[in-house]
Amino acid sequence: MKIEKILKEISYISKNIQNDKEIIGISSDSRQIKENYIFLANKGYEFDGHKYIDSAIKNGANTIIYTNDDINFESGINYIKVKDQRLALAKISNLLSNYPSKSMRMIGVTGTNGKTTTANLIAFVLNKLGSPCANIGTDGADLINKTMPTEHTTPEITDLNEILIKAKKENIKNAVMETSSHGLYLKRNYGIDYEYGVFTNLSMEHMDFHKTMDNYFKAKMILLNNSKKQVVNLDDDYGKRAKEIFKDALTISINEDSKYRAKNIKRVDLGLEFTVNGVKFHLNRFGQYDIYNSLCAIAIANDLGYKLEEISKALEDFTGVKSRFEFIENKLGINIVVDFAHTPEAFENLFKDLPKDKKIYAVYGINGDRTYDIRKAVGKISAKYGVFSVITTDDPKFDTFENISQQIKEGVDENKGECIIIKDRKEAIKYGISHAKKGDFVFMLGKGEEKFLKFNGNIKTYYSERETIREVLEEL
Ligand SMILES: CC(=O)N[C@H]1[C@@H](OP(=O)(O)OP(=O)(O)OC[C@H]2O[C@@H](n3ccc(=O)[nH]c3=O)[C@H](O)[C@@H]2O)O[C@H](CO)[C@@H](O)[C@@H]1O[C@H](C)C(=O)N[C@@H](C)C(=O)N[C@H](CCC(=O)O)C(=O)O
Ligand SMILES: Nc1ncnc2c1ncn2[C@@H]1O[C@H](COP(=O)(O)OP(=O)(O)OP(=O)(O)O)[C@@H](O)[C@H]1O
Repeated sequence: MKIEKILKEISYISKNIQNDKEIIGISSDSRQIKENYIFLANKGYEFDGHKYIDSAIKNGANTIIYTNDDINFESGINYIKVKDQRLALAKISNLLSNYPSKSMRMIGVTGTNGKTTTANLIAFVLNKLGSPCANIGTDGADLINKTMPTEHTTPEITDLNEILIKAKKENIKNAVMETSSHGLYLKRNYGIDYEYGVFTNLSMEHMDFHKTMDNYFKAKMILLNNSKKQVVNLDDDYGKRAKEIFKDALTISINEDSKYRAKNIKRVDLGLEFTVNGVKFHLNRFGQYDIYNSLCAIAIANDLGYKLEEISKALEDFTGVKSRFEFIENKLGINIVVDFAHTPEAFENLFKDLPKDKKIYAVYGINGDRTYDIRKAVGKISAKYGVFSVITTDDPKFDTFENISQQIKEGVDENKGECIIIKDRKEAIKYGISHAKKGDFVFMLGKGEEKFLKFNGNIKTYYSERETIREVLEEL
C-alpha cells in the first residue's frame, strides 16, 4: 500500500514524504521491522521508541511515524508526525491487514478475575455446538488446529491482526478474546467491533497503572462501549454500575434477579450442579466462581439462538482450563492444586469453600507492581481462612522480595495466621508438599502457565510451576 493512501486514513500533524515505496507492514518494535515496513516510534512507559529509529531504518523501515519534536530526517525516508501514536498504530495496522475482525464475530471478555476461564468456556461451548471459535488470551491464541503464543493477555493490535488473519484462513467464524484494562487503555484493540462485550467483575488490581478504581472501571467500559451487546454480572457492584449504563445488557447472577440466574446450586463430588431458567447444568469444576464464568458462556450461546438444553449438554464435557483449580496427580494422596489466583478477590473465592477439616497450605508471592494494599490483603485473607501461607517469590519486577514478602506477612500477622517466608520458589513448594498429610490441600498460586519469573524490571528468567512441582515430587 502506498503512503498517500495510508495518510488518508489517519490524522497527522505534518509529513515529509521522500519515497513512494510499497508499504507492507507496521510495528512499534524496531526488532520486528522488516523491509518496507513503517516504524512507529512509541514513547512508552519504560523506553522511548524514538531511540530505535536508526535501528528500524537499518532493518528496512521506509517510513517513520513519530511524536517528538527533535527528529533528524534521513534522506529517502518518509516522516509523519502524529499526536496519538497508539491510534495511528491501530488504524494503520487495521488498514494494512484489511480489517480481519470485520468478517468475524468478535467476543471480548474483560474483568479483574475470570477472563481466561470465561473466554475458554465461551470458545468451548461454541466449538461444541458446531460454530468454530478461536480463543485469544493470557495462555496464547488457540486456533483450533494450531496455537500461537501471545506476549500479552491482550495482544498488541499488530499481533492481534496477524492472529485474526490466520484464524480467518482456518475458516474460523468467531473469536473470543480477553481484553485487559491495559490493552483497552493502550488501544491494543482499537477498531475492533465486538458483537458481545462480557464484564465478569471488578475488584482492586492494577492500581499502579490506573491509580483509581474509577479509572480502572472506565478502562473496562471501553470494551462494553465498543460492543453491540453486553453481558454483565449483577452480583458484582461494578457489574450493577455497568447495567445502569448499558440498560439492555444481558444479565447473569446467582443472587439477584437476572436473565440468566443460577439457582439450586449443589456440590456433587468435585463438581457443581445448578439450574438456569429451569434447565439443569453440571459443571466439572470445584470453584463456585466458575458458575459466574459459565453463565457468561450460557448467556452468549443462548442469545445466539442455541437452546439451554443443548448448551447444558455441551458444558458437561468442559474439564477446565490449565492452572485454574487444576489438580496435579501425585502418589501422596495430597490435593495439590495449581491456580492462577493473584488478586484478593480470587484468594477469597478460592479459600471460602474448602473443607474445614483439612489443613490448607498456599505457596504464593505477589507481583512487584501490585500495591501494598493488595499484598497485605492476600495475607489477611489467607489467614482469615486458616490457610498456612508459604510466602515466596512471584515476579518482583522493580521491587524486592524482602519488601513484598514482609508486606504480605503484615497481612497474615494482622489476622493471627501462620506463615513462613522462603525466597526460593522450589524450596517453598517443597515445604508445602512435604508438610501436608493425605487429604490436605497445597495450593501453588499466581504463576499458572507462565514460563518465567520477572526480576529487575521485566527481565524474564525461565520458570515453570508445573515442572518445578514435578521435580519436587520426584525428589521427595
Ligand atoms: C504498561 C504496559 O502495558 N506497557 C506495554 C507497552 O509498553 P510501552 O508502550 O510503555 O512501551 P515500552 O516498553 O516503554 O517501550 C517503548 C517502545 O519501544 C519499543 N522498543 C523497545 C526496545 C527495542 O529494542 N526496540 C523498540 O522499538 C517497544 O516495542 C515500545 O513500542 O507496550 C509494550 C509493547 O507492546 C508492552 O511490552 C508493554 O507491556 C509491559 C511490559 C507490561 O508488563 N504490560 C502488562 C502490565 C500488561 O499489559 N498486562 C495486561 C494483563 C493485565 C492483567 O493481568 O489483567 C496484558 O494485556 O497482558
Ligand atoms: N469469576 C471469578 N471470580 C473470582 N475469581 C475468579 C473468577 N474466575 C476465576 N477466578 C480466580 O482467578 C484466577 C484466575 O482466573 P483467570 O485466569 O480465568 O482470570 P483472568 O482474569 O484471566 O486473570 P489474568 O487476566 O490476570 O490472567 C483463577 O485461578 C481463580 O482463582
